[in-house]
Amino acid sequence: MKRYILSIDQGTTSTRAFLVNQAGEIVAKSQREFEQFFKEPGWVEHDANEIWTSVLSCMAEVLRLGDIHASEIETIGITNQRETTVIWEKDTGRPVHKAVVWQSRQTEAICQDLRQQGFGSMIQQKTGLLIDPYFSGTKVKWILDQVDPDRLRAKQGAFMFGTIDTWLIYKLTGGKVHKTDVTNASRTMLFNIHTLDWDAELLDLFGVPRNMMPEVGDTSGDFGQTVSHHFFGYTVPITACAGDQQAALFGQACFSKGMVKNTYGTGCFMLMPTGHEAVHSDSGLLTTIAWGLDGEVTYALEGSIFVGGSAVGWLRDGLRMIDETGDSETYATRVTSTDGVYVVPAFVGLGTPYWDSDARGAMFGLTRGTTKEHVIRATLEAICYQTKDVLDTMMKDAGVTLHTLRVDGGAVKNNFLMQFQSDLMDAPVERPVNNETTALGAAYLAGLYTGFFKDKDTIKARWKQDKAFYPHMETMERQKLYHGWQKAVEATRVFKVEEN
Ligand SMILES: Nc1ncnc2c1ncn2[C@@H]1O[C@H](COP(=O)(O)OP(=O)(O)O)[C@@H](O)[C@H]1O
Ligand SMILES: O=P(O)(O)OC[C@H](O)CO
Repeated sequence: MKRYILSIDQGTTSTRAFLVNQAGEIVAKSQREFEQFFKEPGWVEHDANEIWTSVLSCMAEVLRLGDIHASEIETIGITNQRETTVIWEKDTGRPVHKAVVWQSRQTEAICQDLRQQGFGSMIQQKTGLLIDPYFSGTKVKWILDQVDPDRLRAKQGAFMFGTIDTWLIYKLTGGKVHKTDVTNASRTMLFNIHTLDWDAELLDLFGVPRNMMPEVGDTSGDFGQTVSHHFFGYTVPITACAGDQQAALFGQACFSKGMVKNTYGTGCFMLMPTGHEAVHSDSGLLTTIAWGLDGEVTYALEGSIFVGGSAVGWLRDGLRMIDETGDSETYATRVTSTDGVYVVPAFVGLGTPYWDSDARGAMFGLTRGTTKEHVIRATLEAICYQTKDVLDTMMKDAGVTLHTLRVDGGAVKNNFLMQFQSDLMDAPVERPVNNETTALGAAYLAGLYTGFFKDKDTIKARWKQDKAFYPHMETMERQKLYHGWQKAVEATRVFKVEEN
């Protein structure tokens, strides 16, 4: 009997596989970390073959841990770190270069050139994205420039391009399927989010022949079948493929405007569906695709905060103020306020709504009475202030009021963080029982296609609250604190990184 969905979550630092049952519960989980390559300052690369083998071993281990036979798997859902770019040879299946990761900044010069030539508004209009090394387009150009500068081999059809989902689907199906979904395509800067096709003008601008590009389908759909030798003698269908932040939005059952999810991981990613209309933002939000279901696309607005939970890692590893990230809560609650201290953790610049890549971190309001408790509390509060910056922008651009903020990611265990977030936004914050919303989202999307899950209402009913945090702060206090943050950000941005 088919009792489980295998959900594969291929993330930036680790690969994870989960078995999900019909009640939407995770019954087994396996995880593998893999190597990060930092060849030059600011570069981040992965070995696509190592990612592939990490997926194979997680799949095998999760079946063993769950004591489950492969014949019990109904279908597979794949979710992945987005934008990370792989190019491989059509003939051999061998990657031609290391995968260039979404965080990698090696295409900054290409981006600057594009900005200077005035392509910003055309690119934003077509793709919903802002020119930044974050997205795949300049990464594809950069890899091709290294291995085939004249595009002689590329034009003859020697290469295939894919984000991580496409690479894994290609490998799992024994090279038979070269396909992605609309959520992943919408992060490439080569995909027109209105016509839902690769854009000829953009392909031309980035020097990418169309023959390299995968087919694009619905998020919940047919992505082929695994070849049996990868799956213990069984062929299993793959019926979902989704970028990880979109999968988390789905896993949180945020299906309508006003329902927002924020993931507090290394960085923070906030998404809200906006329905069948793409909402344009002039304030630094990205317009992206939330999912494609039954031939229809739902759009989303997205805000990105580059430094979220990793600021707490900095307190632990950089400042050595705490031994464990969880200690941040204990220290933060030993004081009743930061006593006017603000930390602006712009370690790699500022994302939404500022998009200021030259800004660097700063601390304000120090006195002789400042203690490490104040600094720790101010660092946690900074995650919430940045979230408020993004949320306010999103509500304004979408013309809605917040209905629900659902949270997930490693840092949501921190009750102080969640309470301050609620106080600052003057709105409830809902934390689910199951924090693995990305894996759940991919399982739900895969199961909707095969009928394992009936419809979106069934999925809504599966969402269970662990704890809700309600606002207690006085309006005057909230306004005063937030005004201080705005002044701190403004002052931070005056101090620019020196050009070498
Ligand atoms: N109790 C905590 N309080 C604050 N931050 C935390 C806590 N536990 C973990 N974190 C932060 O959460 C992040 C890990 O979350 P995770 O969702 O696993 O991240 P990612 O998926 O980006 O690797 C780390 O940056 C860590 O510093
Ligand atoms: O792998 P994560 O969870 O760090 O997510 C990465 C995002 O998809 C980047 O856009």
